[in-house]
Amino acid sequence: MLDIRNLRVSFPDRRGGQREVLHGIDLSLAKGETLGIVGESGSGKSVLALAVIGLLPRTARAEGEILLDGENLLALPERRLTRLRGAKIGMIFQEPMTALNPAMTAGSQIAEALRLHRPISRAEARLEALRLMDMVRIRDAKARINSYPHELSGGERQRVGIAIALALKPRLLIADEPTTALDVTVQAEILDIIDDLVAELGVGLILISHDIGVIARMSDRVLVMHDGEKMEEGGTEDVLRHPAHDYTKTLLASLPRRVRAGLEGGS
Ligand SMILES: Nc1ncnc2c1ncn2[C@@H]1O[C@H](COP(=O)(O)OP(=O)(O)OP(=O)(O)O)[C@@H](O)[C@H]1O
Repeated sequence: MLDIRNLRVSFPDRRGGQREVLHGIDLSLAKGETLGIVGESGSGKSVLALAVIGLLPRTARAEGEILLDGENLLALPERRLTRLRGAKIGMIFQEPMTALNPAMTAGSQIAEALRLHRPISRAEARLEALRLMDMVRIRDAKARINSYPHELSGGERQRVGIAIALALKPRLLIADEPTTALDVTVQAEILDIIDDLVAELGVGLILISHDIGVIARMSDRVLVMHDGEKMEEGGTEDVLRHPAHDYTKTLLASLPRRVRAGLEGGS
């Protein structure tokens, strides 16, 4: 479904040159599969996600190919990309408060996402928003639909973010550190929701995290990044049990011993 070939991204540097931050990444993702991308801060995880969804800053230069269902996103005109982005790719951001519009109720934001791509009536959009809010397990959705983001808890806001990402039944979902900003107890609930929805809807998921524990729990395959390069890629269990690269070993070693033992035991 998604095939990335030799993706290079660079930004202008202060001396008038270019600084390359992704040095030729290859990856592929099948329908319904979850690929975890792990790597330390600055390794290029977010730049990779933004390139796929077409939201790199204008100053960025991207080369290579990002093929979604055979269509190269890097070669598409802006308008076509905007349409495709909403229809085929959903994005879940790290900080739901900044991703949501503070001046609009949860329900209207979900409804707006729906109406942007499909000609449906206000009443239909509201009903569909309610259904999506139930799907992401927002308790008492009928009341919450009229709440503004600041009236919701962090976990509820992230659920609204997931509902928006799913509004258009995307083929591919990208979640960039979706639980980093949340309380640990809420983190597990949000991961469960994402996991269940991905299985139920058969969407492909790219899950970005600096937390190898989160990746281990959620991903079929894992890609380890360091300094804009792919260090290794493989089945999650294989990579965790037999890390090929020193950097992956360091990542694993940074986990508490008990967590590490659990991962290496394959649980
Ligand atoms: N708009 C930008 N302009 C210039 N350089 C940028 C820009 N965005 C990112 N970079 C650079 O690209 C590199 C990769 O950054 P990126 O945000 O992808 O890392 P990351 O792995 O997602 O880190 P984190 O886990 O901290 O979010 C970094 O060196 C960063 O400084």
